[in-house]
Amino acid sequence: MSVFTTVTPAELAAWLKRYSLGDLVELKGIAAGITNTNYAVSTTQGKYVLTLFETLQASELPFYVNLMAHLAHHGIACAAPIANQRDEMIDSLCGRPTVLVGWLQGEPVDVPSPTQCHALGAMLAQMHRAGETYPGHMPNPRGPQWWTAAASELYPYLSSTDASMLRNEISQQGRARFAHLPSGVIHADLFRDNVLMHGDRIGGFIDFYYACNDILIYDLAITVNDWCALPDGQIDAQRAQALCAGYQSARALNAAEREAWPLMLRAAALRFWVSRLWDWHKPPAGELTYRKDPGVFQHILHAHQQRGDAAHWL
Ligand SMILES: Nc1ncnc2c1ncn2[C@@H]1O[C@H](COP(=O)(O)OP(=O)(O)OP(=O)(O)O)[C@@H](O)[C@H]1O
Ligand SMILES: N[C@@H](CCO)C(=O)O
Repeated sequence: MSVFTTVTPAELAAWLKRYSLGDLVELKGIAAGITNTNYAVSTTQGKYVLTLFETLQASELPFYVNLMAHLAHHGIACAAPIANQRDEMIDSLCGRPTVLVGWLQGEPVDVPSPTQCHALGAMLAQMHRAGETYPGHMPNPRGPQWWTAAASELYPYLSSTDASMLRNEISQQGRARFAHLPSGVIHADLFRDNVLMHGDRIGGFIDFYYACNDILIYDLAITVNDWCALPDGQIDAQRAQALCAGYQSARALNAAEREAWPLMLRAAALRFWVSRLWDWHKPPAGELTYRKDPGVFQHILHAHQQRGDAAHWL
């Protein structure tokens, strides 16, 4: 499913001569993933993942690729790009920009344990700290301006109850002031399918293509909402406490962050409710899109609203 561009073993064997990675042993398409073409590549020297980008242009890649290299250099468990003999981490093959990264052990988990959540929180905080010295800058393309504009086109598709819930949340978020909170480089999409778990250890973070500069606890909130949500939208307190404790084992939260946290959990739910509504009601013409249930994030948002400022696992 996720091989949109076919690469033959002969093409790859010739292309690999641009790298210092030995000779091709095996090339296998990776079925998971929905945006890009991914291959598992084994050579006489090791195992790698080759991504052929189907939508991003080569000129859009340096922020993400340099970030992954920076984080890996700082010991963060994440996909580390490999440079070719011209010292370039971005190359091309079959008319697509490419990046080759080291193979990470592990696979995504569906229902994480508190121990795994703790490890995740600690790695996320370490990633935020390692990001402090990253020189690149990327505004969040999915921030309040985006969700306000997107929602204005979505209201006609929604029931009046859902539309007013969306409108109210956007307006409450608009009145909040977050500019004083610590910010930096965030992953911004650290869902379970973007983390390979190797038992209780983090095999690695993948898929940095929503990474940007934004408020650090917004990243923690995105992560809690996906890793700790129960089917009814409530949050599993044990998992959430473990994730937040893991985070704080590597980066302590200040008073302003604690105060903003309940609203930040709602902002993180809102962002994915809107993007899923968008993909649901306004899929781009001619593109293969995979619609995920927007209701999941509406329920998570509703549960956060009901909880108000009550205990939030920090
Ligand atoms: N460095 C890696 N090591 C091992 N496996 C990897 C690595 N990178 C990706 N994978 C595997 O490839 C699969 C697809 O990757 P990914 O989710 O990045 O696909 P995508 O299509 O590029 O992105 P998305 O699905 O988020 O749009 C992952 O689920 C994982 O199993
Ligand atoms: N993680 C997102 C999709 C990619 O941004 C979601 O589940 O809606």
